[in-house]
Amino acid sequence: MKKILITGGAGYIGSHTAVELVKAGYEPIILDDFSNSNPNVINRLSEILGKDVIYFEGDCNDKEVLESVYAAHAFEGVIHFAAFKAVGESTQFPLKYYQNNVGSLTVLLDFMQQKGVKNIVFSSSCTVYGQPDQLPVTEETPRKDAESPYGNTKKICEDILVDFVKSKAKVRVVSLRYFNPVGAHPSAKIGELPNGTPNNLVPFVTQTAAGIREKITVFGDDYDTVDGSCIRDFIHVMDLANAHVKALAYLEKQADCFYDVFNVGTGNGNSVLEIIKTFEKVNDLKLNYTIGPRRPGDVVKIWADTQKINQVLGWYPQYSLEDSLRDSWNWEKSLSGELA
Ligand SMILES: NC(=O)c1ccc[n+]([C@@H]2O[C@H](COP(=O)([O-])OP(=O)(O)OC[C@H]3O[C@@H](n4cnc5c(N)ncnc54)[C@H](O)[C@@H]3O)[C@@H](O)[C@H]2O)c1
Ligand SMILES: O=c1ccn([C@@H]2O[C@H](COP(=O)(O)OP(=O)(O)O[C@H]3O[C@H](CO)[C@@H](O)[C@H](O)[C@H]3O)[C@@H](O)[C@H]2O)c(=O)[nH]1
Repeated sequence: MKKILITGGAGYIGSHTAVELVKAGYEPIILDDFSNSNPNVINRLSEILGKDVIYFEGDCNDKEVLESVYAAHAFEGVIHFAAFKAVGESTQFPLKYYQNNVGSLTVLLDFMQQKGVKNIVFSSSCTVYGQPDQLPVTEETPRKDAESPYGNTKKICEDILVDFVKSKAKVRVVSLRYFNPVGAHPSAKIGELPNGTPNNLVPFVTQTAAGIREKITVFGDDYDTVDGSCIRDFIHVMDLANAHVKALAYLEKQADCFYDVFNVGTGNGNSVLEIIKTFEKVNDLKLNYTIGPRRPGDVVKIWADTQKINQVLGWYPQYSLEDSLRDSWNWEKSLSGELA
């Protein structure tokens, strides 16, 4: 079985990707320092997969840690999820973000080169498009100046990967620009575990439905959109996870010194108010929400052009928005003291 290192594999997207990798016949090797995840995720993953999951607790910035993982499991590829991702925090502590998000990529690439590990899939973000001038955004849409140090780390990491490939390093790289991942594994055994008060829409919605938050505030209903609220491309995390498997298979067919980038979204934009209404409908409940002021720095509307990933990787989303919002709610309901 081909072994794939998943840095940050206990996190939200990494854990779901581990499931998809096993389904496709890979052996995921998880490396996580649990700085933003709970070690119990590993047990939950074992329950879903019906087998032990190989994992290491450690920092992927640490070469010695990478050495010991590699000595035990000579992996053939890497999916690099590990990063800090809180946009607001990144403006307060930019160095923490540059060190972990950018630093870890340089350490990993250096290590891969040393060991002759060729394939890497990198977690980028649609944040690199900023406030786009044209919709939907294609991979050719110009990137904009980042709105936050976090966003800048994604841009810089993409640039590092391009430069590394240009230097004739014997690697093959895919950057996946994720749109807005939502939902959870249909078993409700794994899902998103936000730290403290959620910044993102759907966790805030589910916590409000669960009574953890009194109400959700819609940040602005006076934008130039269908109902005045902002628009995003919400993608089920299992579909996003599957895109990594497709990206790995694609990389395996490429020659050395290869770089490519794909949007991973559904191709549909949904407004914040549509999310609230759809959530209420599929889960048959009422949400307490109010309209509040705009959130500074918000992108007004963005959704993906998915032709490239559809045609080149043969990837199409399998889950609907309704599935996503049902699975998010099932996950929230399943949260017990153990994982919360
Ligand atoms: N969730 C989103 O909306 C979104 C959107 C676009 C891009 N991304 C990117 O996708 C990746 C995964 O995001 P996620 O939502 O799963 O986040 P997450 O925080 O749930 O997962 C990241 C995991 O990495 C671990 N980690 C962080 N630094 C580490 C280090 N130095 N060594 C080892 N482990 C470390 C954390 O403990 C966590 O388990 C990140 O790179 C993120 O920036 C996320
Ligand atoms: O309580 C809330 C939370 C969010 N929103 C709105 O919901 C939309 C989506 O917000 P959010 O879930 O925070 O997603 P994004 O603003 O799209 O940012 C996320 O998604 C990007 C693309 O994946 C990543 O780059 C960012 O790091 C990540 O925070 C925005 O219009 C927000 O104003 C509300 O109205 N009320």
